Amino acid sequence: MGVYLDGLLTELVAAVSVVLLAVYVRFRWGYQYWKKKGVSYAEPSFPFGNMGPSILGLKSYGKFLREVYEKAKGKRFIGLYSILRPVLLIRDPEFIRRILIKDFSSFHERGVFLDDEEPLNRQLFFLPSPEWRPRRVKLTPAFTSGKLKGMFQTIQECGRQLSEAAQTCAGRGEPVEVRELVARYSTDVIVSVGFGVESDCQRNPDAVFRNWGRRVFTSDLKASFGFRLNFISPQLADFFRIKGGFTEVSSFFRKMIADNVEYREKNNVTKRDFIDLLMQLKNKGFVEGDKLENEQDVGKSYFTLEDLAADSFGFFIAGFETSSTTISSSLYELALHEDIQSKLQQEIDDVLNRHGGNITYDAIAEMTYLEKVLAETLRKYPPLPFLNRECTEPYTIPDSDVVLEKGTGIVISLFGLHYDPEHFPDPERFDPKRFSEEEKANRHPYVYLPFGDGLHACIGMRLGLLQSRVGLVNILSKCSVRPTEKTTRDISYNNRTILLLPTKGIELKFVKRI
Ligand code: HEM
Repeated sequence: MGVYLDGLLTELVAAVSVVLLAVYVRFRWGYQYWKKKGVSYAEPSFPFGNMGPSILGLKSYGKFLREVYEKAKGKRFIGLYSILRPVLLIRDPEFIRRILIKDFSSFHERGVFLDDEEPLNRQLFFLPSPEWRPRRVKLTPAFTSGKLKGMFQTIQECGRQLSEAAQTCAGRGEPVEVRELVARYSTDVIVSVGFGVESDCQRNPDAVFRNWGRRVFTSDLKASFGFRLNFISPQLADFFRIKGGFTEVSSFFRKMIADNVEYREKNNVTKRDFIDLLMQLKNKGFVEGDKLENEQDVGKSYFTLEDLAADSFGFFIAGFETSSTTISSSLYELALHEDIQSKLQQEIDDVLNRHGGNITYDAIAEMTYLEKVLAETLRKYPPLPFLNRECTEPYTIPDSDVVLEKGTGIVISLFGLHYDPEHFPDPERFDPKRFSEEEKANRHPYVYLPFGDGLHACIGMRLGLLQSRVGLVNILSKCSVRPTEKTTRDISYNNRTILLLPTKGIELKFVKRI
């Protein structure tokens, strides 16, 4: 018996060793890919290629890509491996322009994994091309400036509450954690313009939407691991089918949206919000006022209730954290730069005086220095610090002999580009003047891309900017913002999230203006 077991054990050890050796040889061979193509590459290591620290949550993916970008100084692109998948990080702005715009047809996939067992994942950001294209065409009219203007009063009401909250903090003379304060405001905005529901997060910090919002982005280890994999290694995410983080919140949102739609349909309720526009897509196949209204075949692609739920949930997750981080990062920089803050407040005061003291859509549109402050904030703190694409057909890189194969991953490090001293001298300095017309004209346009570009560019850009402007104007017209002894001078980033989110809160204090 003993001899029999010994023999079995030896065979087992031999079999496992052969499998491990075969896997190792396969990886060694795979890691020759970029070398064989004559492309410079960052040295990979078994088994994660170059992505080990980011996959394991030891380094933020945005920061990792920025480091690769910086080390590859002087190169147009550099090869990486995500596990075994070849990925090319592009540094050259002209090549970036080609990928996003001119040669989009060879890079039309985002190349992130969609776990289609989860209905809420079937939203614009994650959809593969054949479904993404018609969906994008249908959704675009929901984001015109006319539609946003119609939502302005709802946004401004949330802004008024933010101003009151800031004044209350100023009155108490206590420091405040601005990331949380602003997250409640942007949740109120996105929930009211998205779902037509008052989320009441500013009055009630434990309101249900704020709790769900926190859970989407600070989910447990397994869910955040799955979400990272969707971006960093879509193949592995597909192979293991690890849930990407939304499953827990799914039933709440789907039920809330279904109840909301049922109520509106039964009671003939119309509102100026996204659910209303998405309901038009569900019931008529087009958004009123869109040119599709007059086309014969619009009825062929009506939205289902599931599409409607997925996209409105998508707007929630894409909309609240990005804008919230933008506002809190602006406040942080303004607190550290009193001169810039005073100049901005002067502009706000002048414009509001011309508009009878009222914060209106037209008044905000006149604030050009505010626009520069936000642009500089998004340079230093791009909430989504990289863009993904996937090569969808063999493609010869311009001015080279390198042919990219279908399936090659493409990454563009916004964090790297935005901090490249060749494009932005003294990049750590916060300086809105960088966005003067003269300075912009002296720069390649594809070195600054906080909202991406091309057909996959952020559909919610106008809304994101509008809610950030409204938030800042409401605070800064009544209060100034100052650092405290505890205000960090060195922001560190959460290693487990794909968005560029600070690890800790940002403590500041408000002072009432007289
Ligand atoms: C300051 C705020 C925001 C920033 C910085 C931001 C940034 C981005 C970036 C970088 C992308 C990828 C673009 C590309 O790949 O070329 C993106 C895509 C997207 N964003 Fe935003 N975003 C913001 C606000 C919003 C808001 C408010 C919404 C919706 C209400 C939204 C919805 C989306 C959607 C649906 C996509 C996918 C578009 C597609 O693939 O067709 N975003 N965003």
